[in-house]
Amino acid sequence: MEFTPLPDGVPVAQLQTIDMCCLRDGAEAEVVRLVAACRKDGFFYLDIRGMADLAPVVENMFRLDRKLFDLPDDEKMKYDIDSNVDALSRMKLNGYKPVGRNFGGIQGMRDGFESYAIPNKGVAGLENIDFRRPAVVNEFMPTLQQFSNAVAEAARVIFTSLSRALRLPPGRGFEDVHRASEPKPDIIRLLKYHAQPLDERGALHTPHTDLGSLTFLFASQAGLQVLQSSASSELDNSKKDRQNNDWRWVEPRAGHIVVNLGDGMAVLSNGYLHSCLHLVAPPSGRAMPERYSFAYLMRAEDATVMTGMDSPLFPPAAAVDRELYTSGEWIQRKFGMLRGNFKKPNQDAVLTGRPGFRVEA
Ligand SMILES: O=C(O)CCC(=O)C(=O)O
Ligand SMILES: [Fe+2]
Repeated sequence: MEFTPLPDGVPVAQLQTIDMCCLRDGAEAEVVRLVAACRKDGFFYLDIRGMADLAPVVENMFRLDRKLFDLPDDEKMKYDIDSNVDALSRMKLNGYKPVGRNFGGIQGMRDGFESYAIPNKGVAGLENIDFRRPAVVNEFMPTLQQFSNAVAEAARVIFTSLSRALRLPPGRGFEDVHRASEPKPDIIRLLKYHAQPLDERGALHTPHTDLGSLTFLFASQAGLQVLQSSASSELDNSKKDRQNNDWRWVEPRAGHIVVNLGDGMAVLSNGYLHSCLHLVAPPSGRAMPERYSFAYLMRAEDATVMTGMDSPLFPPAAAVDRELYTSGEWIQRKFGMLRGNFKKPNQDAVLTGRPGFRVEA
């Protein structure tokens, strides 16, 4: 897989690099930098070069990504994620989304990417479920299973490191609401961004935060931008606003996973940990090339009550009349917003996890 460099002159996101093997071995300095990255940026590189057996799995996942989107449109549409033919597609855990169905920054306020969701619980055989899928997914099933296992291990290491550093009680850590042995609503998401002519501008993937807990993202091409605070010491996430932030480019790096925290981690820590806004858009003055990426979206177990966990470091829950909801309910709500045909009041707040934030402007 060739990794393309960032276009010249664009502002580059300065992100921490956390070594997966050092973190797994409990290296204290690694844990300290992990916590700092999760508080300040909500994004970091996970260096997986020490895990040699993972490289061929990642290569094969890129192959699956291309082969799946190379299928004829009418074949992909047989697996329409909004067909609601079974529980998995109703929960938006399985199937194909064509270009333009989501809210986005392309003419007419549509998105500019195809995506295909594969339910992890089907891949990992956690429930007695089968899921509808094209033959190419079967062909890559061993790869998907290896990928799922590797991400589960990386997530376990990240969650246990964070729980220990943030002094969560034993048995009530982040890892205890993200158990690999339980059928969580995790998806493996394949994405294909369509090339855009130079005169057609706009974000192909609208500014958003991820709704789940951790996203493990793989892309060999530029396009991803994150909203980073220009004040390097700023750690009060409740005070973060658009004025003091700049969009910066995430450099694709071989042998590294781009990991980001979703709203789930912000909510489970009462805002102590940061869920960062990000988007995919063409570089200024250049046309957007075709771009492939894939991600593992890890979410809390359905029954998890989405409120701050028991750490002496987390601020108290906001006094605003925040209703309590479970992880399963929150996921449904955010999908409803993304699929809306026109913008509804307060949609930006749900898309971005920030009250008062406006996506356009
Ligand atoms: O394709 C990318 O680089 C970003 C994908 C993303 O943000 C998402 O799937 O939530
Ligand atoms: Fe995202």
